[in-house]
Amino acid sequence: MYSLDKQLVLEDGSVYKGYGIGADIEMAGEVVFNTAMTGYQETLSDPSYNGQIITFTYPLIGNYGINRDDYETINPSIKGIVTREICRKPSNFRKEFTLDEVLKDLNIPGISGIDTRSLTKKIREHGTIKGIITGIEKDAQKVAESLRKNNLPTNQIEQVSTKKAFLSSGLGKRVVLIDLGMKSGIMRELNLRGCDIIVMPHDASAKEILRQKPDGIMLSNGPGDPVDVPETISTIKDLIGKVPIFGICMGHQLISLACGAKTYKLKFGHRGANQPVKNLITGKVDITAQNHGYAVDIDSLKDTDLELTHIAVNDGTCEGVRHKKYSVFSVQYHPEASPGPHDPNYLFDQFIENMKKYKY
Ligand SMILES: NC(=O)CC[C@H](N)C(=O)O
Repeated sequence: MYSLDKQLVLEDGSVYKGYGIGADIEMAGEVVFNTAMTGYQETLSDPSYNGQIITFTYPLIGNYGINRDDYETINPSIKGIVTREICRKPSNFRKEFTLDEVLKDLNIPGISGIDTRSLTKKIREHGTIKGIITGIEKDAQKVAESLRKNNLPTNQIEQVSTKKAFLSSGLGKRVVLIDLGMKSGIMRELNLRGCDIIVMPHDASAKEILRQKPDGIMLSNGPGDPVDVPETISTIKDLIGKVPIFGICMGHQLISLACGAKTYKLKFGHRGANQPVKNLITGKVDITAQNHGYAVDIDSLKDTDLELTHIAVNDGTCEGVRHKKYSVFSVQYHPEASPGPHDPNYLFDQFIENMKKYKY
């Protein structure tokens, strides 16, 4: 019924032929893979995937459709999806649209019928790689050549952060949430705990932030390389020691950089919903949701006021730090889950406790 009409071309010249889904347009991005078995709606709408083409390793995607409630942002900005098989007739009581309809609406292309196992092996061996979803009639080697020449954008946080501050009122602790491309799950967790939230843009100054008299500051997740936002790093330097701070993912990387640690790019990143993380303080292992391509260099922590609190069980990389003097802690994984297990959800309670406890 469907004919091969699209190809995924990688910068090394490999070609994967498949069937187009979603928008009939050409888009290039960094090709990454996510190993979660469910949660494709939350994943494709997570702003940390801005500019990336997501390969879903789970072989059937779209089988429960898309609903109005599970978006992490209503403006997803991924560059495409790659699947083994797409379900065109989903069946679920929450289903409102098909994945194909929504991708068309959002102007995001996709390709199905791909051997995602072989593609994932390639990414694991080669490391994250640039790719493009394009028409099958294009000369793949010329496409690969132009991919190699083009650099990916470095202003990704600017693309997804709010332009203006806004409020989500509550009767509890006042939190300034710095939006680096935040998932709505972070706001949901703060709302659930009654917080009075002021969401501020990534380039808000320390003075503007402190003028809100926050009880605490949260730094969200976000796309791209953390070293691309030096202005946010220097703002964080000015905020440390003034009020309790909690950072998630990009927030964690920026706190670490602000304290003098270093970050580096992982070969193929951690993206999935069952990544084990060991809490070095309690000895407990949490199963966590993750989506990151960069990590904090554990060796570089020795020259800082930060201590290592969590490590990834799979590869021993840094998954969390805390400040030795001030109420500042951060994790590389996603305690707000969506999608994923809720094991580390208690970290939001810890942040609330920190805000209650600390008087500066
Ligand atoms: N989810 C995130 O915040 C990811 C942070 C950063 N963009 C990385 O890939 O490591």
